[in-house]
Amino acid sequence: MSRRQEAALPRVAVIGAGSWGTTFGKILADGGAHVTMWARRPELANEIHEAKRNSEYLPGINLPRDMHATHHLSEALDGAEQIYLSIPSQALRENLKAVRPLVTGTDAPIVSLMKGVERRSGLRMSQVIEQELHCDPARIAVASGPNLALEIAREQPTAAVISSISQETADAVARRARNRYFRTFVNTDVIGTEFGGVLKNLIAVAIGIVDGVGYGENTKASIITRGLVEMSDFAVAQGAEVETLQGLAGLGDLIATCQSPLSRNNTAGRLLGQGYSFQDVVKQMNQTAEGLASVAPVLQLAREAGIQMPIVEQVKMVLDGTMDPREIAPHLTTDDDEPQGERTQNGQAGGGGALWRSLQRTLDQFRNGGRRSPRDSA
Ligand SMILES: NC(=O)c1ccc[n+]([C@@H]2O[C@H](COP(=O)([O-])OP(=O)(O)OC[C@H]3O[C@@H](n4cnc5c(N)ncnc54)[C@H](O)[C@@H]3O)[C@@H](O)[C@H]2O)c1
Ligand SMILES: O=P(O)(O)OC[C@H](O)CO
Repeated sequence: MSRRQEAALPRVAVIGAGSWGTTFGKILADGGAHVTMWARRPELANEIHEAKRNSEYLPGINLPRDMHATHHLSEALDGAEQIYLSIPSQALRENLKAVRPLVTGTDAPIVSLMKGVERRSGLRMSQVIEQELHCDPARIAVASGPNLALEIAREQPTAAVISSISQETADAVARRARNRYFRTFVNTDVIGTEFGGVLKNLIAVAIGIVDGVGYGENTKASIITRGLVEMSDFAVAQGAEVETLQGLAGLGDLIATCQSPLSRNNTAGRLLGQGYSFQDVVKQMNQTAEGLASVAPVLQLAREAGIQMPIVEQVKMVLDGTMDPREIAPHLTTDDDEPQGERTQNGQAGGGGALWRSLQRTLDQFRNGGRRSPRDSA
């Protein structure tokens, strides 16, 4: 491709050059964009830019020629029509402070690729972006789904959801972020799409613990199935639509993350199940396992909403060292004495389950003349 042809390509920026940021940069470049990555470390920026490699995070992967990298934020963001963010969730806010002056005055969509909540505030990443960039929420999108980076970097086909409260933004991002091996669907349920990605990490830690202990497929299938109920109850109580949790960003990602040894959350759980302490696990992980930081804020939000999450509670106890990992399996319900209904842990008597809340929301929307229910506001 000549320089003139390359200059005519739509420009996008990807902030964060770990395994997912770099893989997403490849997705975008293979989809026909001129991509500039921002890497915190100059040597990593240099390797991506010059050698078209990211040997630390994506060993053995050749990156496209149309992928560039810099460690200067201003260079990465210059002229970007869309901006993708992929840094560990706990570091997002501090990084956005540097991004803000560089994007003021532009209307480029800002896309979160992250799957965590902020530990100290319990906020989703799109909420942190809205706060720190002071931008219209209709400009923000999130991407989520069964997206293990290394598989996608090897061009194994998969699908994802692009979600924004603005259909127009979701469509624009989905059109840009797709190619022959990466298929994007759209929805407007940002809460469900983001929480799907956050919550499946917690269930994947539980599955890892079970694997580490040495339990088999029955235990894992039970936890995945009951985990989906917990995810749905929690997310719907926060304003999500239950269908989103049944889709790619919920069930789809839950399956991928719970099954794959590539998952960092699954790996962290496995180490816990083998008897390593939380501190040892953190030391051994050289990549981001978002679930470890999301457990406490998710449980706090669950308590505030009156939602019971027995599996996530058990994960927290294992992390805190207050429960033997071998005890995780019998605690799939909150009450060992009384049989529970299977459909939802929270039942109608406890204020309604996921399905009931979803129906309530539809009814609200109907009463609201077709506008989104007030329960849906971020
Ligand atoms: N890897 C995947 O398969 C995958 C897939 C989908 C979503 N995600 C999500 O993407 C997000 C990023 O994960 P990842 O897999 O790329 O993580 P990673 O550990 O592979 O990379 C994280 C990157 O962030 C950088 N970093 C660390 N601390 C930083 C700081 N304080 N400021 C700026 N940069 C910092 C690291 O140097 C590294 O380049 C997470 O929220 C994760 O859940 C990951
Ligand atoms: O490696 P994990 O556990 O962060 O999971 C990666 C992706 O979220 C899978 O979709």
